[in-house]
Amino acid sequence: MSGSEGPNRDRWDVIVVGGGQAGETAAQYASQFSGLSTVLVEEDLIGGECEYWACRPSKALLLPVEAQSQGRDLPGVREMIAGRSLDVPAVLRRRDDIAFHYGDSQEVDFLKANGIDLVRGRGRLAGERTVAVTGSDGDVRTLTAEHAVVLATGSSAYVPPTDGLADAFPWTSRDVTALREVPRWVVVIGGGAVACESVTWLRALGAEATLVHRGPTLLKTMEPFARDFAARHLAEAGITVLLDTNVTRVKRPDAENSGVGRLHGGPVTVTLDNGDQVEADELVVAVGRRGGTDDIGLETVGVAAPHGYLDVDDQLTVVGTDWLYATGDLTGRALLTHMAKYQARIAGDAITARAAGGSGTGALTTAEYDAVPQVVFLDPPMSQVGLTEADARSRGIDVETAEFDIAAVSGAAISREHYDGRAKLIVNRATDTLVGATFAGSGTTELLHSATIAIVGQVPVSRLWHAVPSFPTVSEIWLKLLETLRQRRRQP
Ligand SMILES: Cc1cc2nc3c(=O)[nH]c(=O)nc-3n(C[C@H](O)[C@H](O)[C@H](O)COP(=O)(O)OP(=O)(O)OC[C@H]3O[C@@H](n4cnc5c(N)ncnc54)[C@H](O)[C@@H]3O)c2cc1C
Ligand SMILES: NC(=O)c1ccc[n+]([C@@H]2O[C@H](COP(=O)([O-])OP(=O)(O)OC[C@H]3O[C@@H](n4cnc5c(N)ncnc54)[C@H](O)[C@@H]3O)[C@@H](O)[C@H]2O)c1
Repeated sequence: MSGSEGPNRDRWDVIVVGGGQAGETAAQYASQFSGLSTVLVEEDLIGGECEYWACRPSKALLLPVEAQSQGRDLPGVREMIAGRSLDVPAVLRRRDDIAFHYGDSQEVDFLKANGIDLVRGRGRLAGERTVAVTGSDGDVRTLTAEHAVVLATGSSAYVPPTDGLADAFPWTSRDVTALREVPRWVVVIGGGAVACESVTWLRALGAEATLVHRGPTLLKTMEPFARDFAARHLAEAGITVLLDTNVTRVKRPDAENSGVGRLHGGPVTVTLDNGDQVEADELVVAVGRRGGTDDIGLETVGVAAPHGYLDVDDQLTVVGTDWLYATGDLTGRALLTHMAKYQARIAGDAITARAAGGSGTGALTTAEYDAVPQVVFLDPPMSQVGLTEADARSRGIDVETAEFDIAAVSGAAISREHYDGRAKLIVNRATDTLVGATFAGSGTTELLHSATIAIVGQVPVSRLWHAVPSFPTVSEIWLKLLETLRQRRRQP
């Protein structure tokens, strides 16, 4: 049966609040093969941040940067593009295509095709298994769930209480991904993936860019060599990277909330804790996220979110309840689309199993976080899965590592003239299995999943020896890493 929009009913088996990647997937998995009726409640565009203001548009803005730099490093192409810069309007048009022109008809079609009903409006818990939805006209309707309510209200950009910052209407992740105007001078505050990725495309689109980060290194959850790799390449792209630097004050006399992706008024002056001042046309704040726990009625069911996120168990059940689930960014566990969808698949399947009288705690309905993969789409890109060496050691794992320069691999050296890249494996000596891997360098992003499979499958290094990488591809880095381990093991 196909789903419908705004149906005239008030009871479903499952209610999902929040229609981002987590909510859509939870609704799909709860209903797809179970016969359970499901309704999705969404106050904005179905698809969430990922589709319109995060992953998809940001990658559409970044891939031309990487393609251009690859071309500049490849004789034959280099001469063809010499002296030319990116075609900004064409890049933004493609970004708009990838962001579905900020419309959600394709997602509504997906819901309908999967038998999921849709109610537009702001959802709020109003007691056990009950959700009150306020529509854009102010009307409130009350929905009741037979089995479960899933909260998937995601996250939004955090704007810290720095003097003058909020009053300057800084760009957040929404503006910088949906940009309509390229600032001539921009300051980006932050040192995580949003800051590093966005400063990369802003620079490539023509901005003079300064990145200000309070910590000593960028991307602090990555291996130290990868952090240095990122900082080096940002600097080589002409970005001024200021580490160990705090913003103490922001001044923008003509601040104006002129719309998403437009310059938010006149020039802005950013004062740093060393007394220096930086002038810019725009300021981007990218210092993390806030969980979507505000005003969703948690108090009506006795649930607290003291850290801004919801505590869940391995089936994504909210701790202290047996009918309320949370998935995606709202759990604060791993703020990534693929992890949001993974959690949602587990929650959906657990709900289905429990509605049929089962425990919902089987192998397929228990979330694991030992092999969380992440690609940071810089130029060149970097990716990591599982534990860093430091994480593994802090967990008491007897660690063996292998590192290798990817430029030594034929596939890499052929792919561009001045290849720069490095890879590292973290092995648990006791089990002879991989617990972590990091790759940095062009052409490495698609390698990450091989490492994820090796970790999740607990494949012994002795078996990996028989997984022969093709010549001449970048994947031959696996062979170099395994040879490094082999050589070390043979040394007396
Ligand atoms: C710039 C940027 C780039 C990123 N790039 C990547 C990437 O390349 N790869 C990756 O894996 N991750 C990336 N991420 C992270 C990724 O975007 C998030 O992890 C993902 O969007 C989380 O999905 P979600 O469904 O949990 O939340 P959201 O996408 O935040 O969706 C929540 C939905 O709930 C709705 N909602 C909220 N409250 C209510 C309410 N009370 N009633 C009704 N509806 C409500 C919202 O309107 C929204 O549609 C990026 C993030 C940013 C900011
Ligand atoms: N390619 C990808 O997978 C991708 C891309 C973008 C974002 N994301 C995810 O989205 C989430 C949000 O990313 P993010 O970069 O906004 O957050 P983040 O938490 O990864 O990084 C925020 C940085 O800002 C710093 N910071 C925090 N508070 C600050 C303050 N008051 N003043 C100055 N600096 C401060 C932190 O030390 C940290 O280094 C992350 O989980 C990230 O992994 C993923």
